[in-house]
Amino acid sequence: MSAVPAPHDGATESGPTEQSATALPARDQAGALRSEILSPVTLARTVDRIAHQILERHGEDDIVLLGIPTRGVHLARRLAGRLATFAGPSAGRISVGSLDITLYRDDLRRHPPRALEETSLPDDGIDNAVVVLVDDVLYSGRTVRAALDALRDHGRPRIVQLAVLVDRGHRQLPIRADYVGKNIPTAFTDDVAVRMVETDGVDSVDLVRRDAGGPVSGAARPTAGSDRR
Ligand SMILES: O=P(O)(O)OC[C@H]1O[C@H](OP(=O)(O)OP(=O)(O)O)[C@H](O)[C@@H]1O
Ligand SMILES: O=c1cc[nH]c(=O)[nH]1
Repeated sequence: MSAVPAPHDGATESGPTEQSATALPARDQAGALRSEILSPVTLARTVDRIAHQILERHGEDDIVLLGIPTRGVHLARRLAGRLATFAGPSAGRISVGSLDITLYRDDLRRHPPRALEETSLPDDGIDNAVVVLVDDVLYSGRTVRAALDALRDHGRPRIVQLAVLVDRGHRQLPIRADYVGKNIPTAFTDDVAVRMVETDGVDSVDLVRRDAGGPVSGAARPTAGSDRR
């Protein structure tokens, strides 16, 4: 757990190469249509916007950003770096860590065991802190539900908020994000593929449409009881 994170040294700091903002959907090798939702540039801007929004609401509080593995952890680190950059002189302490939710998932009995991830919290804990959970995609809400359960075993924050890069809808639980990078209408059969330099060598968010006979844009009606896993 780092108390004063170094600014992310990737796209946000150095300024990524500007890409076409109008990339057309392309069919991948599996026949799915893949359309770009965020480029490296727009992803970096989105992280910056969320950082500003967090500061607007909690600029003088001590903030603990907890990323949910996998990519939520890297997103939390980037956000922490940008918060540190944008924070004013009266800013509180900004900490960043990670929260493993593996043992709190509600589908443990339906799927093969998953490897445990790292949980890393501030040395002085999370009691009375403003905790912002960070994840890349919000979909059914079950991951966030698990994160809230995991958090309860570590302390009692003053406030818990949620920041996500993408909200793709189709919630199965009464959960919403406080900070949303981008709302993307999706069909159940779609996938929102987030790639980050730290894990994938590139920053991008794509909408992958598998029943690729129809148009790529626009939402499809959800059917009840979807389980992506
Ligand atoms: O709202 P939900 O339906 O729970 O879906 C969102 C979660 O799904 C993905 O994680 P995944 O479990 O695929 O693991 P990963 O982050 O390691 O890719 C994503 O990173 C979110 O954590
Ligand atoms: O489309 C989705 C849904 C959940 N998690 C993802 O990463 N993508």
